[in-house]
Amino acid sequence: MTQKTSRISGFHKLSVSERIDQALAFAGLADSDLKALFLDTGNLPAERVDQLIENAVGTMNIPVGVATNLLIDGKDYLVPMATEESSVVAAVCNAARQCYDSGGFVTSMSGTRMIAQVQLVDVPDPGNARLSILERAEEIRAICDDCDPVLVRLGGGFRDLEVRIVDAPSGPMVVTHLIVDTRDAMGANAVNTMAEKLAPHIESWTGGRVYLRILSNLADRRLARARCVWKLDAIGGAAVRDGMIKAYEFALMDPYRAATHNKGIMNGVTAVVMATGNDTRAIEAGAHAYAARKGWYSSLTQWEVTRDGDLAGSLEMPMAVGLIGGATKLHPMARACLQIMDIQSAEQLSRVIAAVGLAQNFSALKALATEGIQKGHMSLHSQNIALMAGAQGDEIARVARRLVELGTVRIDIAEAELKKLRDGGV
Ligand SMILES: CC(C)(COP(=O)([O-])OP(=O)([O-])OC[C@H]1O[C@@H](n2cnc3c(N)ncnc32)[C@H](O)[C@@H]1OP(=O)([O-])[O-])[C@@H](O)C(=O)NCCC(=O)NCCSC(=O)C[C@@](C)(O)CC(=O)[O-]
Ligand SMILES: NC(=O)C1=CN([C@@H]2O[C@H](COP(=O)(O)OP(=O)(O)OC[C@H]3O[C@@H](n4cnc5c(N)ncnc54)[C@H](OP(=O)(O)O)[C@@H]3O)[C@@H](O)[C@H]2O)C=CC1
Repeated sequence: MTQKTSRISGFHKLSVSERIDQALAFAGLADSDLKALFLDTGNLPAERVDQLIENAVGTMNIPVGVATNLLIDGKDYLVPMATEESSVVAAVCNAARQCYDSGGFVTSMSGTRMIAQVQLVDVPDPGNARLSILERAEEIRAICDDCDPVLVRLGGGFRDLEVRIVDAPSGPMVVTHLIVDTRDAMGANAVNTMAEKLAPHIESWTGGRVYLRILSNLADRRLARARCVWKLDAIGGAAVRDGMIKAYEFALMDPYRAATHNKGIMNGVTAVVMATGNDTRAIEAGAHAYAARKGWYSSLTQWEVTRDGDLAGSLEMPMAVGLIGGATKLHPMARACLQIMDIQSAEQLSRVIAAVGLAQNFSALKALATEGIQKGHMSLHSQNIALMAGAQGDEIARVARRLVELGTVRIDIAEAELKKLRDGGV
């Protein structure tokens, strides 16, 4: 028997249908009925799938839920969230419900500036090189702005220059930061173009050699901020508040806990980023790098007791999302989600996402500090477990309910309960 090979030259030149045939044949599934599944691209037109990524064979549908109760900067929002995880949407609704009557969330943004890095090596006199770059700020501005007249016309473009010396094992590197206002674009392509255009100039000014020219995902000039006060009587009293503060302090000091704490925040953040067709990896990389800025990995949120004894939460994190570029403009569902929120600018979207991240963290901390996460999360997850056990139709709700009653949401128990139900025992 000949060994099957993944070395397929020109796979990208095939049609979507031909690629599916090849992939199924490779897997020994040519006779299966899987092709129809791949061909069903849902709300993303088939030709768009093939335009967005390479070697496309289909789409992966993720549920979109709408978070309710969100009052942000005095405006009511219904926020679409794309997630495969149960209880994430419910948690946001739940947190937002508990602060709706006291005014909801207040948000702000530090700006819409991105950083592009230009790495210069083989410089014997890094101090001298650094200053000779800084001296040319106006020349650099002209080179950068010339790359993107559309952006400049829209009020964006080059804003500032920073040059750092990074001590690497092979010698000092002179790292130039181009700080660029990218307005309603996430801005990766815009700033990468500028960095590439500038690189030969930096080489000629310094005599060094440029290697990397790429944006930084640590977008700390583009911080989204959200804050909110939850009244003591709305959250269930001082014991709940104090438990939540203790939970926060755990994340503040311990990276093992902070990773999970921030994962909970990203449950909300990533879901809105995904629903709007933005780059989830860019946001996640920025979030985690920012969480480690103090020298240890820590909480992205802060929780405090106010003068009145209420619970104040705040979140500050990089938020490089856009309304232009990537899939934001090309995915019809992303456009629809933006329309549901009536989003007019990247800044507005960033601020809504920060509020959702804070709400998510509130609910997780509250659940963890009181009844534990399993009761709420697993009771919603129980439907998935019932489905996995093979329940159908009204069996799903009945098995799920039984799992919650038993307090054990496990597949083997779900199978046993389903069997009992079908045998007429429940
Ligand atoms: C699950 C709840 C909300 C139940 O909370 P509850 O208080 O038992 O629910 P309730 O039935 O009393 O309803 C209260 C409100 O919650 C919302 N709600 C309630 N049920 C639904 C639903 N089915 N669909 C949509 N919304 C729902 C809804 O807003 C509702 O108000 P109403 O509409 O009735 O006026 C609560 O226990 C909770 O918020 N838990 C936290 C869940 C969570 O954080 N999930 C994320 C996944 S776990 C994880 O990945 C992260 C983690 C936890 O590890 C992070 C960390 O460690 O920090
Ligand atoms: N490390 C990372 O995170 C990387 C991410 N990426 C990807 O880059 C993509 C995002 O790049 P991005 O530069 O945002 O996208 P685009 O290059 O598609 O869009 C930005 C351009 O759109 C034009 N534009 C039109 N209207 C506006 C407006 N209101 N505000 C701002 N610009 C406007 C601008 O000028 P003009 O028309 O002249 O172009 C601007 O340069 C994402 O897909 C991301 O995944 C790519 C590389 C690395």
